[in-house]
Amino acid sequence: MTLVVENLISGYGAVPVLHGITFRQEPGEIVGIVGNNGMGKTTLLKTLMGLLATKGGSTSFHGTDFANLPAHRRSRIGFGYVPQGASGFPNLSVLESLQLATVVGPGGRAKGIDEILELFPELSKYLNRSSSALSGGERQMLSIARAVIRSPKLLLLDELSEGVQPSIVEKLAERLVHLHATENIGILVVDQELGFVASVAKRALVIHKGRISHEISAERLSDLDLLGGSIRSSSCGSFST
Ligand SMILES: Nc1ncnc2c1ncn2[C@@H]1O[C@H](COP(=O)(O)OP(=O)(O)OP(=O)(O)O)[C@@H](O)[C@H]1O
Repeated sequence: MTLVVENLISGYGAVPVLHGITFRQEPGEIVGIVGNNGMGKTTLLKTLMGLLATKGGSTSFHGTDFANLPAHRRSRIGFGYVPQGASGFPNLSVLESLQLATVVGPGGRAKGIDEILELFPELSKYLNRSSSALSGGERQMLSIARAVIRSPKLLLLDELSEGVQPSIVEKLAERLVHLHATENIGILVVDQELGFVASVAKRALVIHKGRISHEISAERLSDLDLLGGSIRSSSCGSFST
């Protein structure tokens, strides 16, 4: 299912943040969104999920215009979302958290717990542990599993690697690649950790001051200089839709 974003404008109250974002993501594709702090990555995902209002432009998924759909309807059209710093339900066990995610509205379909544990075998070890007693990486694994239970067509992931040790970030990347291969899920991955983005996506879009400045291949991501408040890349092509 193709995601088409054209000239998307959004922000917080009267404060504009996205000034006209345009890109296209093909069905089952993994695309990275990278950029310096405060450039609008999280704002983009929140707007796509309906947590922030679209103030201009258009967004469609598999031909359905979703700009005016409320957030809960966006999961019905196939969006799954793991927000930055997702903490889940600290008072529930891992199993209870998964079970809660299987409760879907009319017409929705949830995977069974066995099916989800096949995709995320490491969670089997922690089923009875309180979610608050998980490490950062284990918590992220749980958050992804909870989103995947609803069989999304497109997963939006915000800063999964934040605060997670490098060896576990590698495991998260492996899990996403496996998920993509077995379930054919499209993934839009926002992350500051460029190595993580390069290990899951073939291409990334660079966001700068609320606009996509250019596109870069995964191989070239290590050339990207995100330091000093500016984005410079000597060797990537310009962005086109
Ligand atoms: N709730 C809010 N109210 C007003 N402005 C906000 C709010 N949240 C974020 N902003 C501003 O919107 C701009 C974009 O923020 P956003 O969180 O989208 O950036 P980001 O690229 O995801 O950055 P980071 O990598 O630091 O998470 C920033 O200038 C930020 O200060």
